[in-house]
Amino acid sequence: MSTDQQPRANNGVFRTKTVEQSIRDTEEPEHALRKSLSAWDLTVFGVGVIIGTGIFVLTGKVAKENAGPATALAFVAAGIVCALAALCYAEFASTVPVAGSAYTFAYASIGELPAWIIGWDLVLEFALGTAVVAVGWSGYVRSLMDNIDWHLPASLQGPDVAGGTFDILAFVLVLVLTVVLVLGMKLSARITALVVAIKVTVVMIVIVAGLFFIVGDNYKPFIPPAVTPEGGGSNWDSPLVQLIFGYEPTNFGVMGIFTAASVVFFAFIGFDVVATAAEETKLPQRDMPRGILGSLLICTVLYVAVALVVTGMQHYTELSVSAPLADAFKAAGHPFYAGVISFGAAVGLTTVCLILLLGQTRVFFAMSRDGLLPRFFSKTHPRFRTPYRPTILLGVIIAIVAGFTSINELATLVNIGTLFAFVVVAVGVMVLRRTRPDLPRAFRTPWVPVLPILSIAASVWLMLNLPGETWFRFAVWMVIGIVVYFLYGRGHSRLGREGQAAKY
Ligand SMILES: NC(=[NH2+])NCCC[C@H](N)C(=O)O
Repeated sequence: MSTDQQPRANNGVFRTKTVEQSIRDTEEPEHALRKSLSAWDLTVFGVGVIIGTGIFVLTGKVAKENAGPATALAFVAAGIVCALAALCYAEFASTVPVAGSAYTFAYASIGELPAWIIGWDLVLEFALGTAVVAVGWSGYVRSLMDNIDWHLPASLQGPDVAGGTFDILAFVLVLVLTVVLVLGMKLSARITALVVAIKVTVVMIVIVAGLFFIVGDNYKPFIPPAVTPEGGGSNWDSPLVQLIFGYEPTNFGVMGIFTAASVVFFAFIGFDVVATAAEETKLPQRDMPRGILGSLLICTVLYVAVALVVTGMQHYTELSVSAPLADAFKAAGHPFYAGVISFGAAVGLTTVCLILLLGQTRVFFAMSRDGLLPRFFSKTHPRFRTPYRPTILLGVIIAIVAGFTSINELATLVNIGTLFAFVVVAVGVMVLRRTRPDLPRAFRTPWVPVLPILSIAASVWLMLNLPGETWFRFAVWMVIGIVVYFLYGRGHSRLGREGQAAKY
């Protein structure tokens, strides 16, 4: 390989892979992906991965525990944070149209170690994201089973249910999907479109049918006054800001809206996944920004509406935490609607789960293509031609985690990981304008550096509203990642080896 295009390749941990080099890698025939997606495909794909457990489950949980009717405001706040980040993602996806999302982008702009950190972070985001969605799915399946008076023993309903310990449904779902991926069964574009249609229809039913059951009194008070949680005192489940500034920990009130925003943020994650499809897009320069911003906008409008309707249908203190949208209709005396909603949610969440599991193999693929993870992980199955090794390994781990962990713990960890990726991408956009002003940018983030800086501040603010415990778990995961990099990736990196070879 020639060395002319590698002015900054060196052997430090900040060695960068040039944008040209990243694109060239994707053009090697044995690694190339087909370019077939349009802006519309991306928007459908985006809405398909975005609408999931966040709106179907977490809405009930945060309304009940953190924000009451003001949950709608929490969705607005989280949506704003995402819109800022989306503008940065749109620039990078249109400048570096390569698989691997924030990982690839960081590799081209900031350097290998930051890229690795982001890749490692994305693995967390996707793996635990799968687990959260599986747990959410299980709640709706149980609500559906309730309708036909069929009940699982409490102990098999998962840790979110009183008396539960193991979520058998979530566990089985992840294992089944793992087998599907190993066998290489693909979601055809038609099925995906159908599922997205079902999901959006169900959300519309909630909004439109729900309007008739709104009781004005349920909105009073719109922002419930702050209360100290049982047990009081500062503890690790309190938001980090409260721990740092030594406030008395509280739920509800204005701070409660931010706590809620940092949780429902989960509902918006996915537009960044759209960016991972850049390499498969026909006209990424034009269509990436359209797909990313379009799907985000559609979801924000739907979410705010759902939050307003659901907190209007039932007093927030009464909402169900495992299947709030369906259960609100049950409470209103309409089990038929409840059944339709549970059915739609169950179908819709299955594909989100599948896409996330699949997305994870893409990130692994990009990292192992670069030599930062062992080639072992990119060996495909001789018959099914799928990366079966990481699929099985991770599938089993995720199934177990989904079975034993509560949805809140999982979701907040996904959120902190994703917000962290947002910060890195915003930094990357600014760095690349400095170092590579010459690159063609079909979409330019407006007001650089003001907007990326605002995006960083907003993301950090939501991160600070996550519990101290979440920060601790995230730190542990990151430390493990850094150790793996220095023990393995640094020495095996393809970029590093090429840099070495070029010297002699
Ligand atoms: N990249 C991710 N971790 N996505 C998780 C899926 C989140 C999706 N918005 C949901 O509400 O279910």
